[in-house]
Amino acid sequence: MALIAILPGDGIGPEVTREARRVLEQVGDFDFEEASVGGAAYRETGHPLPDATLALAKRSDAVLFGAIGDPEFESLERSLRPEAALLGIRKELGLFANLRPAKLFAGLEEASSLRPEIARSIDVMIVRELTGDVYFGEKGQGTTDAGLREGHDLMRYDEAEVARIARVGFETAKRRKGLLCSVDKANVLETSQLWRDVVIEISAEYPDVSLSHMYVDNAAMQLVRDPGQFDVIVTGNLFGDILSDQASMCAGSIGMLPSASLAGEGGLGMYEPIHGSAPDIAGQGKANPCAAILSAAMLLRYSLGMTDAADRIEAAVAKAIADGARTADLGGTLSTGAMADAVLGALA
Ligand SMILES: NC(=O)c1ccc[n+]([C@@H]2O[C@H](COP(=O)([O-])OP(=O)(O)OC[C@H]3O[C@@H](n4cnc5c(N)ncnc54)[C@H](O)[C@@H]3O)[C@@H](O)[C@H]2O)c1
Ligand SMILES: CC(C)[C@H](C(=O)O)[C@@H](O)C(=O)O
Ligand SMILES: [Mg+2]
Repeated sequence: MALIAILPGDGIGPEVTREARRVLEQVGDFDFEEASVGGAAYRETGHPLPDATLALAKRSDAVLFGAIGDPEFESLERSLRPEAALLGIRKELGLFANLRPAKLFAGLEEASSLRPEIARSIDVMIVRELTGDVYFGEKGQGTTDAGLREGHDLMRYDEAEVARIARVGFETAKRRKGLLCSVDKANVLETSQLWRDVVIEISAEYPDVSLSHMYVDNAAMQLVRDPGQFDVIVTGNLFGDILSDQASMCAGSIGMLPSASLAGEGGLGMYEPIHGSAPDIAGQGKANPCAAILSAAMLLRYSLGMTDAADRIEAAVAKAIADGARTADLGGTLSTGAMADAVLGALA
């Protein structure tokens, strides 16, 4: 039986993974094991990513991750903060490819920040590089010769890192409409010039995919002007982080966007909503569980090959929303549990 590791984390993380687990239990038989991560783990063990948690993730068939982040630990040394656990687990598992689909579920036009006819056109897969870039470059703070405090984070990619994420972008586009937009800042950054050069080289392997390039500032603007022009976006770690939060509001709410973090085709993956621990609503039963439930569907699809079950969950979310189920972020009044009940009730 497949082993699913659940790492609930902090804030609303446990609230939404609880509901995603209920949905998984409804569509199959799985072994579940839970372990703490982030601030919760720091509280228990003095470290945000305990060895036992990492070991569980490594021996599982797939990981369902909630969210990490706790205002109480913001002033800790960086390696002890909750965020270090998330970056650490991505790096340790080699999860370099992060797929973040943003599409509008029918009925959520009013929740989107865009006008309804524009909102309806969004159906984009953001392929975000996840283990490189300024996140993992040398960083620090110091003092300049003039005695001023300074801080630095090195933005760096090598050609192998760019080539492998570019291939994921091309493969993803091949399975969709065949349009790949590579987003960079090649007019200013050397990392982006390398990125663009390598993406162009790799494009020779994919004659059926139409490749375009866009600067990230323009991409941010185009995403709200005309999101329907995008099929697949491939971009670096930092740009992908920002653009995916932006895309979520085009699709109605950050509480609707799932993600898959993969080490390549098939195999161990980690699945998580793109949102964080949402300290402002944690513990109030207000969190939208759909991003976590849709992440569970991605888990079934990408790591366990359970395509039918994944389709059923996605259809159930669509039906619940079409029937009017809404948490507060979508303009409704349902609690986290009641929203999941609506999805469970819609499961065919
Ligand atoms: N993958 C992750 O675990 C992850 C992602 C982003 C941020 N974080 C961490 O989370 C903490 C809070 O960060 P933040 O406030 O910038 O981002 P956030 O995503 O936690 O919250 C941003 C806003 O969106 C709302 N929101 C988020 N998820 C929601 C949901 N499911 N339903 C309804 N509303 C939702 C929140 O209430 C908040 O107003 C920080 O410590 C940050 O580092 C973690
Ligand atoms: C919490 C943070 C490290 C993380 C990221 O930037 O990757 C989050 O914003 C995300 O999108 O998963
Ligand atoms: Mg983010």
